[in-house]
Amino acid sequence: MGLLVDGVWYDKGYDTEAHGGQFEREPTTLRNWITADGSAGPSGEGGFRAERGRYHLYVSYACPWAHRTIIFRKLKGLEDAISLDVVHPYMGDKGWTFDTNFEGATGDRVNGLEKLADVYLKAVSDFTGRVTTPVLWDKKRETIVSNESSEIIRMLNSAFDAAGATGADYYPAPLRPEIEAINDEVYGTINNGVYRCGFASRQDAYEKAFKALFDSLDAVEKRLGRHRYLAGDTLTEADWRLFVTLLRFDPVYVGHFKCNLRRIADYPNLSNYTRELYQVPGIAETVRLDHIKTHYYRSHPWINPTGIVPRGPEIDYSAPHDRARL
Ligand SMILES: N[C@@H](CCC(=O)N[C@@H](CS)C(=O)NCC(=O)O)C(=O)O
Repeated sequence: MGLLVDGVWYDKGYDTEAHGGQFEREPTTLRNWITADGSAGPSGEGGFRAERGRYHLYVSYACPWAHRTIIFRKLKGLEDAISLDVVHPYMGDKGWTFDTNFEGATGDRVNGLEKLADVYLKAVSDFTGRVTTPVLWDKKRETIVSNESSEIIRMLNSAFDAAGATGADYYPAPLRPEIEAINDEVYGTINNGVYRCGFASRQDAYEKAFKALFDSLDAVEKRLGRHRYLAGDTLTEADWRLFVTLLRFDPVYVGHFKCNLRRIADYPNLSNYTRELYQVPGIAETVRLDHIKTHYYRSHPWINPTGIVPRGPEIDYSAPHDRARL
C-alpha cells in the first residue's frame, strides 16, 4: 500500500504513531459533483452533467466504501448508464492494480492503465494523497469527478433522474436531518470504527475504538428492535452505508480487525436486518466475499503476516429474516 506525493508513488502504510496509535482516515480531495444540468454541486467545479454513457466507476468489490457505490448503481437502474471496472482484490506495494488474475477483476477497460494510481495521475499529474476506491471517472473530460463514496451515492441517487434512473429516493428531504445524524454516528464508530480497531497500533487506541464500536452496535441493535430501518419505516442511504460494514463484520472484522466482543450473528436484530438488505433484489450479486476476504487478509501483512485467508465462517445471508414483523 502507498500514496502519491506530488505525483510520485511511495510505498508507505498508515502513520498511526503520528496520532498516538490511532488510525486517522485522511479526507478525500477530489470532490466535484455530477448534477442534472451540469451546474456546480456543493463542492468542486461544474461541468459534469448527468449523461448516459459518460461516466465510469472504478471499484473494489472488497472495499466497503466502493461497495456503497456499486449498490446505488444497481438500485437506481444505472448499470447501462455508468460503466464499471473492478480492481484486483490484493492491494500490495503498487496499491490497487488492474491485474486480472482473479475472478471478477476486470482490468481497466476505459484507460487501459496498469494500476489505480495511474488513473489518479491521468487526472491530476501532481496528485498528493492516498489512492483510494471508489473513483468516479468522466470519460468525456478524461478526469476524476470524485473519489468520495458518500457523495457519489448522492449523485447516483438524484442526479440521473432525467437520464433514466429508476428506483426509490434514498435521501428523502423530510428525513435528511435524521439521516445525517445517523450517518455521523455510524461512520465514526462503526464504518470507520472497525478500521480504528484493526489499524490501531497501541492498546489504548484499540480499546477506545472497540468500546465505541460495540456501544454503537448495541444502540443500533436496540433501535432496530423498534424500527424496521435506521430512519424509521423507510429504507434510506443510512441503511446501505451500515449494511456494507455489517456484511464484512463476521467474515473479516471479528478476526482480522479484532472486533470480537460479539459477532453480528449474536445480535438478533442486526443479523435479521443484514439478511433483509442482502435479499433486496440485485444486492446479492454486488457481494463478493472472495474479494472481501482475500483483500483484507492478504493486503495487511503487519496484521496478518502469513497472508492466510481463513475458510470460515459459514454464513447464509439468504436465510429467511423476520423484519416484516415491524
Ligand atoms: N473516504 C473515502 C474512503 C475510501 C477508502 O479509504 N478506500 C480504501 C479501500 S476500502 C482504499 O482504497 N484504501 C487505500 C489506501 O488507503 O491506501 C470514501 O468513502 O470514498
